[in-house]
Amino acid sequence: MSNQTPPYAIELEGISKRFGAVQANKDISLQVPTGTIHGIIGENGAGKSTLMSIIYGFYEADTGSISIDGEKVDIRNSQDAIKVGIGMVHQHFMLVENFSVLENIVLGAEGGAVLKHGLDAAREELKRLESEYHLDVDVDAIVEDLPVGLQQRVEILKALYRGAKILILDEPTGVLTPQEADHLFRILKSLKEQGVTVILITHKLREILASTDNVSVMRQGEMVAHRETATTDKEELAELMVGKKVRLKVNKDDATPQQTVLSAKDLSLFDEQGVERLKKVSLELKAGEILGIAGVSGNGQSELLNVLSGIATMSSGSIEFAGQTITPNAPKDAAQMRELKMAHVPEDRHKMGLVTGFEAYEAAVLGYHNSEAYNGRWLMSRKAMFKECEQRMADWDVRPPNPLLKTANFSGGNQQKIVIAREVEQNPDVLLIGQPTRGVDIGAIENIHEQIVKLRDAGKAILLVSVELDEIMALSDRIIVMFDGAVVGEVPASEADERTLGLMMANAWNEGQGANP
Ligand SMILES: Nc1ncnc2c1ncn2[C@@H]1O[C@H](COP(=O)(O)OP(=O)(O)OP(=O)(O)O)[C@@H](O)[C@H]1O
Repeated sequence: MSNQTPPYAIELEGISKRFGAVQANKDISLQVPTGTIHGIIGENGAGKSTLMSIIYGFYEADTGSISIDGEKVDIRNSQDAIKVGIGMVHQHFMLVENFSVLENIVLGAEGGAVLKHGLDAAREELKRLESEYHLDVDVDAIVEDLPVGLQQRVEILKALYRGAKILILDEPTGVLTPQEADHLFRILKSLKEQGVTVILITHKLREILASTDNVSVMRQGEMVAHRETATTDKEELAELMVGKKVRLKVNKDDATPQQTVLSAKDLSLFDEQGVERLKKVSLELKAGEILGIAGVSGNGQSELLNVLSGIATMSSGSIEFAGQTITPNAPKDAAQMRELKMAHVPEDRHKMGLVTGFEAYEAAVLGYHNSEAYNGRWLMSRKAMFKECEQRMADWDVRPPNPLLKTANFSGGNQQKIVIAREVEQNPDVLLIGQPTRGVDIGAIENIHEQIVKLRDAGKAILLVSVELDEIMALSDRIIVMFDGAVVGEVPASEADERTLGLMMANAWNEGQGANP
């Protein structure tokens, strides 16, 4: 290496990794300069998480090398990765929920430093890190009491406490509110200013353009392009990822809403602690329309989906659906709602949408396995399930199209496609759909959005919950805003803009009006 060029914070050369028939990473090279934010983008299944898992020592590469600050290193497990200064913030946090922040951070930290110097020293060090990087968290709080955005800060602190100089974040904003996401990007900026190198995996091109210095694009296991962020735009990046031009807007005509198919009146729900999570929510959903529910996550949208889909029983109120009146005294469970032709794509696919130990063909019929289509002798039904799964995988571009692969071994976005395909393909009268494109790449988003509009145009009713305002505005015909468990407003989509919705979501619409006439 020449004397003038400082070594890269991290450099990969010729990294390859195969899982059976799938070549997840193919001869990958990457150079990340110190103190920069480097974006990695690519379609679902392109191999981004695999590459990061190799850097962090979860997987060993079949071939290739990793250098840190110009020195080749051997990373065989995450302890090795931490030793050479790599930290990772996963999509699913790895915290002990009933421990305090402090306990989580010192848990298993290198060399028993805590035993040597005591908890007070650890507390001091955390204070220093918090103020240096805008990472305010109460170190004595119990992790499960913290909102997701703060739990993520704990993960970042944990990595920095272990001496991370390179921080990898895998889709960090998928579970964050817009405000939490803004704060995260401020944190990343101050990390960069202090010389920390950040690798950011995200499907949101707007985040890439706003926060990174450089961006690398993966497609089908290969690194296909590198760009200086300032020299590129959304359109070029989308095309590089997918290999063809992508329409970045939803194509849809005005809705022609028909009769009301679902009517909810004064739904209330108290949780186990007696907290009122839904406060007298009423809504009407019509055939042939997409009703969007906007709101900062945690304001009752999940509870509303759970009550409507029969997963939770309301505390008071009533629902009229398919000629039935559902009340707390006459509840229906999720299986009964499915029989009445209501389908539900839950917000959290890991907790509720999938059984990750199942093979894809089983996951593809989960909840509908008693249906006539799969009945018959066991072998016959397995064959029917298998055939249908193959067809769906082709229609929804699930990669790899292998019905025998365990659900856990599909990339996150492809798992989401399996769940949505299963629900949409039932041709339901009502589709409840939560965060439909979380973790999904730009090409697959286009397909999922098209399928939702197609269902609407076939006269079906769709209730859409999403924290992505862009998605709510692009798909909905009518928009309801929820705040603190209640409906605080409704606007026709044609009159909705980001500012109005944002203010309603913060329940500051009237003040906002006053402040900015
Ligand atoms: N443990 C495993 N066993 C078998 N195949 C795997 C395993 N892990 C990943 N794969 C496959 O490797 C390929 C790359 O997956 P990876 O998770 O790296 O993609 P990704 O780019 O992170 O996708 P996403 O954006 O959907 O998270 C996929 O085809 C996936 O199914």
